[in-house]
Amino acid sequence: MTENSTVQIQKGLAGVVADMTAISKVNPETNSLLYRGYPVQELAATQPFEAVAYLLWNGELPSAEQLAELRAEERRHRALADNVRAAIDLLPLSAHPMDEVRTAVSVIGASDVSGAGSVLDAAGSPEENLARSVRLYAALPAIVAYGQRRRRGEQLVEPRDDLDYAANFLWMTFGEEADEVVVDAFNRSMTLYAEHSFNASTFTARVITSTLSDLYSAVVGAIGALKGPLHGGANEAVMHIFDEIGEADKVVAWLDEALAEKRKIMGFGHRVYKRGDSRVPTMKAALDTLVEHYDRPDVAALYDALEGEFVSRKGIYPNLDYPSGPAYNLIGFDTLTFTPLFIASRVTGWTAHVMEQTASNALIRPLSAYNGVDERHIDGYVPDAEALAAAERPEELG
Ligand SMILES: CC(=O)SCCNC(=O)CCNC(=O)[C@H](O)C(C)(C)COP(=O)(O)OP(=O)(O)OC[C@H]1O[C@@H](n2cnc3c(N)ncnc32)[C@H](O)[C@@H]1OP(=O)(O)O
Ligand SMILES: O=C([O-])CC(=O)C(=O)O
Repeated sequence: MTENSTVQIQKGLAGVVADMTAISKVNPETNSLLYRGYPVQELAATQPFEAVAYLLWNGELPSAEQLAELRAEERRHRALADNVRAAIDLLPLSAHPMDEVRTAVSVIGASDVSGAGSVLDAAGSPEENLARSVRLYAALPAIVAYGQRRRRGEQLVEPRDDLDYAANFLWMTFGEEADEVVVDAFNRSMTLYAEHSFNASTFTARVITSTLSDLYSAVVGAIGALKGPLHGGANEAVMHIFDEIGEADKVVAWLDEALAEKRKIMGFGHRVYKRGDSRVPTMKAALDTLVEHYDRPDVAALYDALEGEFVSRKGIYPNLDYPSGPAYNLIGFDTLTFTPLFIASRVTGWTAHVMEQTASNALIRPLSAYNGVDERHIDGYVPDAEALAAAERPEELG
């Protein structure tokens, strides 16, 4: 907190309670995270991601019929739409995949002309927004998968109707059926990433929604916020660190240097959790199954060495991005694809918050304290006409 002569400023809104939410409860005291009342660990262990998405949007887990209905709708919207593919193909291969996905969502939004006639209709009805949420969640895996494939010079893989969400996502990315253990680890990661109260990207979505803008604009803005390495971009950044260090034996020397240079160690620390992220044990267990499946004890050794060394020196614990980075690497995703995977999951939480914000809206507009120059006046200041002309046409002056 900093003091301005008359006001107290909560820099970064740290500790500020901005509104109520019934979607998730992050409790740093008990190191727990509940989605609509259910511990996230239980959801990750027992539910397909489709059921978690349903829960976030509707407040209850689905019945068998409701799950079947959601799965059918998801399958109907799985294929990469031609206009979205065309837009992606216009982008340079060197574009960051987060920018690619952001653009794709923008194209989907501009192609949904319901409510496009007037800004007064942009916010949409609850029914329209739920349908839009389901369609976006269904469309994102193909966008993420195609992005990675095109960067690798590979052809688009069409979705498979006989596979559920997580298995089909891996199928569209790699063009082969993933083993059960891999699908399970991936499904768990999707559940763990889905929702986390008023994190920066979700708050961005709520700010945009609060102006009565549309759901797609909220998601596009949220993607922009998620890209940053202090937020979702950290899962990509963790892998860069692993690549830099190389092997467990080099951790101590690498950390000495990194800390001497005052570098932030990505994948550690959290604004809310100060004694460990509630999701890490579940994701670490998923990583362990992948380490065993792919027979990569070197990855586990590097993971443990960096965690042990950093925690003992700084007392700062890993966040979810720390285990998910190497897990996605083992599955075979390119490092640049990691944060787009986060989008594919978090779109469920973002859209649940868009609907919650819309249902009980107040424009989000905080105050600021001014610390610029004191009031001053023009006092006849006008640029000298001749000097301006000369500055605008320097070549004519010879
Ligand atoms: C899914 C997610 O979005 S989880 C977050 C993913 N982000 C990361 O992993 C990026 C690395 N972590 C960080 O930058 C921070 O821990 C944040 C941004 C996540 C949270 O930060 P804040 O709550 O604002 O705490 P802040 O950055 O002020 O950290 C407090 C102190 O711990 C230090 N610290 C916190 N995290 C780290 C880190 N990862 N590496 C080194 N030092 C750190 C800060 O330098 C600061 O030290 P100081 O008091 O000496 O200046
Ligand atoms: O809550 C936060 O600030 C960041 C985070 O862990 C998330 O969005 O999952």
